[in-house]
Amino acid sequence: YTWPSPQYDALEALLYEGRRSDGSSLSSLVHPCRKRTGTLASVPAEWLRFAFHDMATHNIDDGTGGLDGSIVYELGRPENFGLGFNQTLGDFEAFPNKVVSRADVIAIGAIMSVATCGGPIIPFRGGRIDTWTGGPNGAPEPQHDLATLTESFRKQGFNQAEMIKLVACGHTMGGVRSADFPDLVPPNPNSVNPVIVDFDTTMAFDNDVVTEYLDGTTQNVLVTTPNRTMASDLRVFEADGNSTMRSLADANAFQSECRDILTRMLDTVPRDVTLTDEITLLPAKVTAAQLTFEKEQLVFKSSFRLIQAINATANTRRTVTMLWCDRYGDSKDCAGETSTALPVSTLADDPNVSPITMKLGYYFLNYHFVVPIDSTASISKFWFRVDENDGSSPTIYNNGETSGSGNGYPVDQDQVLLAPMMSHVDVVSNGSYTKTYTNRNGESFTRLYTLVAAVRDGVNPSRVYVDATDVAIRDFPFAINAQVDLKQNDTAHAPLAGYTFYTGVVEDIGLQLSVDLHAVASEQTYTQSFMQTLLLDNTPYVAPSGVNTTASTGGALSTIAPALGGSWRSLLPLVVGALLGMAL
Ligand code: HEM
Repeated sequence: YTWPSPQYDALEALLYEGRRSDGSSLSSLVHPCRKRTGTLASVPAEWLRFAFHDMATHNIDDGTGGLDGSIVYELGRPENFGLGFNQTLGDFEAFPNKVVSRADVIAIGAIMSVATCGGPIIPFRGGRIDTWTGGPNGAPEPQHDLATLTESFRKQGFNQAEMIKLVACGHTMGGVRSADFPDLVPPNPNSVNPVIVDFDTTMAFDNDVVTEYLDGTTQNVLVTTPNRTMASDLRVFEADGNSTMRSLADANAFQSECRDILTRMLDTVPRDVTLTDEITLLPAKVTAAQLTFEKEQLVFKSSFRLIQAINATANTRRTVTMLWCDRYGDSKDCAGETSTALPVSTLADDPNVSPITMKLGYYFLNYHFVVPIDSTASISKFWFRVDENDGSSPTIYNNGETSGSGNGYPVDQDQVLLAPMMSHVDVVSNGSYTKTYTNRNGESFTRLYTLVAAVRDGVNPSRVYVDATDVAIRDFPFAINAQVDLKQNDTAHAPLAGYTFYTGVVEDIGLQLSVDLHAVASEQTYTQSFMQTLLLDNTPYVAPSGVNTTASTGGALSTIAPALGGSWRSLLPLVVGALLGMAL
């Protein structure tokens, strides 16, 4: 892993921090092993079933289908029955973006579901590719006979023993609802909510579903129903004379067999999709690094994230320092001087941030930096020094190397820069803009993103434009891919610090717009890729700290600036709340 890697970075954050870059949390919808408000259904069970039904249309004979997000277009079918599916669709809606596919969100959701209820950690590989249409039928139904079920799983890529394991590992959570299968579970006429009969006596991801089946105490209606036609779990479980079920009677075997078979389930993708390597937890991670303008000032911002063992006390004396090199002038690439920002205080995440990270035994400590940048010197690369202040020598984090003079984290260009805090979004519902984007529920609202980009003097661009993408759209009727030109706008934003400002308006109806920003110059095109627009002028403002410079060749680095304090942590939830409030 070398920073930056937008896809790895975003997938890693969603899996291990459980949230998108503005703090909106996916994991908190499911963790800790939650029941849904209203129906009291198991959210993790709904999410796991959603993933299975998306995968179930895989056809091993021609390599089509699999975990590809097609489920969202297949919810009307008898095989994909039930409110749980629709509610799950709503849960996932806001999380896909240009580098995180809807199918990857479904896979991550399933992994969180299993882990938060006490199941194994299923390794996650990313890179699933979404389809934008429904596929053929394929999910098994309870009235199917054994031959049909066996053939259905064969087509998905699983033999008989694997079918038995997959069903047992799925049917350890959740149950059957009266609303969906009134013949199996009689409704309660006195309740608006469906009656749910769980597959086993616990909500947890454990092998009770197996042991209760084997000892004859099971409450699983797909086994016990007097209507033998609907007893699909009985047919499946006893297909090999119960031998596979007996092998799952050992609790540890159940966990490891389920990890393996669910890994295969989630990694079942169309033949032409290549998944990434496993997305592992980064022990030290740079996030939100950006050279930009805030309040008429060129600033460089970055956050640095370290893991902290839950069962150990965090070192309150630790200091983290950001260091960087100039891009131009006498000290170019730290030839003469290195700049430093003051060590910042520790801002800790809740250990519940993601069930995966919690199960691994960690939570996160974050260090946020904002420093002013003199545009004549600019910045070429940065890195971090972590000092425990306990007599041990500091650790340098230098993009893959922890000592010596590594490559640093690069600031790859300073020619064209998005300025989120100078940009803003208006939500309009007067219909005048909605000709372009009307969602399929007929709701006519549009978000107008007025984006501001700074272009460095000397670039003289023939064109400044964004490629705008949003895939987080209710019910996923289509993706928004728009190209919008930005025009020089000295009236709105006077030139400043060697930069001229360009503005343009992107229309969107989705929940997660990102842009690739380009400035086309005669020699080359400068690009800032995958710039997120989740906060814009709602970004909590933190005044830049002071800067100290030291001779690059040695000496203790003393510092002079005030720390940033806790303002980020206290502001972010408010901003996220405001954003979700306007998410219609
Ligand atoms: C023989 C194949 C299968 C059949 C016929 C089947 C059928 C069913 C039925 C009828 C329900 C009740 C749904 C409702 O009442 O809304 C259900 C629930 C569920 N199924 Fe399956 N299933 C099969 C395989 C699987 C597999 C392989 C998995 C995942 C690995 C899975 C995961 C689930 C989960 C988690 C639930 C509970 C959902 C909830 O409580 O909201 N199923 N299944």
